[in-house]
Amino acid sequence: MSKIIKIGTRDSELALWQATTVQEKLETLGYDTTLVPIKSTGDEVLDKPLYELGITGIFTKTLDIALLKGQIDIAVHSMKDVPTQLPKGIVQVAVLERAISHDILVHKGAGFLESNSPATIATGSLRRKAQWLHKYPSHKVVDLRGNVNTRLIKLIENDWQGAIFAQAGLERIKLLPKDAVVLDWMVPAPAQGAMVVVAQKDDAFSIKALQKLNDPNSELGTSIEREFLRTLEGGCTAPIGALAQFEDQTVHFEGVLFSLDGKQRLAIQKSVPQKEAKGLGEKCAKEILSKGGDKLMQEIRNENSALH
Ligand SMILES: NCc1[nH]cc(CCC(=O)O)c1CC(=O)O
Repeated sequence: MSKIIKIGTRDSELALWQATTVQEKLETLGYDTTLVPIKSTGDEVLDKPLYELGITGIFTKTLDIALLKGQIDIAVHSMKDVPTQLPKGIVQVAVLERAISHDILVHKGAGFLESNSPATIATGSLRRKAQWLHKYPSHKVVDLRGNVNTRLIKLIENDWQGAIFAQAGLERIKLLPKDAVVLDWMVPAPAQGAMVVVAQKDDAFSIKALQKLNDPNSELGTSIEREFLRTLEGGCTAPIGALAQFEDQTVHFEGVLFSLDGKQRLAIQKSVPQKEAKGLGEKCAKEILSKGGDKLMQEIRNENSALH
């Protein structure tokens, strides 16, 4: 095929792995491609917690701009890093078959989980922090930023008992320690473990190529989770988890909203036939909002803006 599809990606090891996976799939289909690694603001600013930067989409913004300028034809993202509202002119084309969505604890000995001794856990995620403190109120949670590799090194260098990662990310770059503890009680980020490919809305050639990479179940599950997030958050970052899982023709959905300190927890669980799944995320979010989520989101907005 005549056109070469320029695949934009962040330049972390994980992002490059993900982009290469998309590249291989496109090449197998007979398309010519080239990788264009781009440094993103999210990777450069390492000294501030993400939520303090006050913008969503910090990891995706640089690639969005390159896409809109035509420097790249498509962009590959970890779907959980993509804001629920895509920029004008950019469309989601393919959600690849999703990997495991759980979070995982990397540690230096997991005995502290059973004992009552004090412990310090590192994570930059409000969602992980709130859920950890909810379960282990006597622990301390410290901020940890940077790409997966940087975070692993910081864990080794610091006097922390453990740090929390997405299992999928560590597996992809083959850095998952054998003794890591799967946190199956922690509700993952909406779309965690999923890769999404976006293109310009008028680029029929790239869109046609990418459509063949889409996995319908992964697309449906992540869309329910992101709809839950979109309905709750209204543009602010909050400790929100969501997971849609498929069993036969049924979708099991679980969504949670925590206070920043992890003390308050609002949760919802619903199972519906897959063909009735449309609107499930929004419906569950609205139930959370009416059960006190409205007030909790307002408190989170106030606390977040006090930090800026
Ligand atoms: N926020 C960074 C990020 N974005 C996607 C992944 C992992 C892969 C995935 O969830 O798809 C990670 C690392 C992590 O959370 O440990």
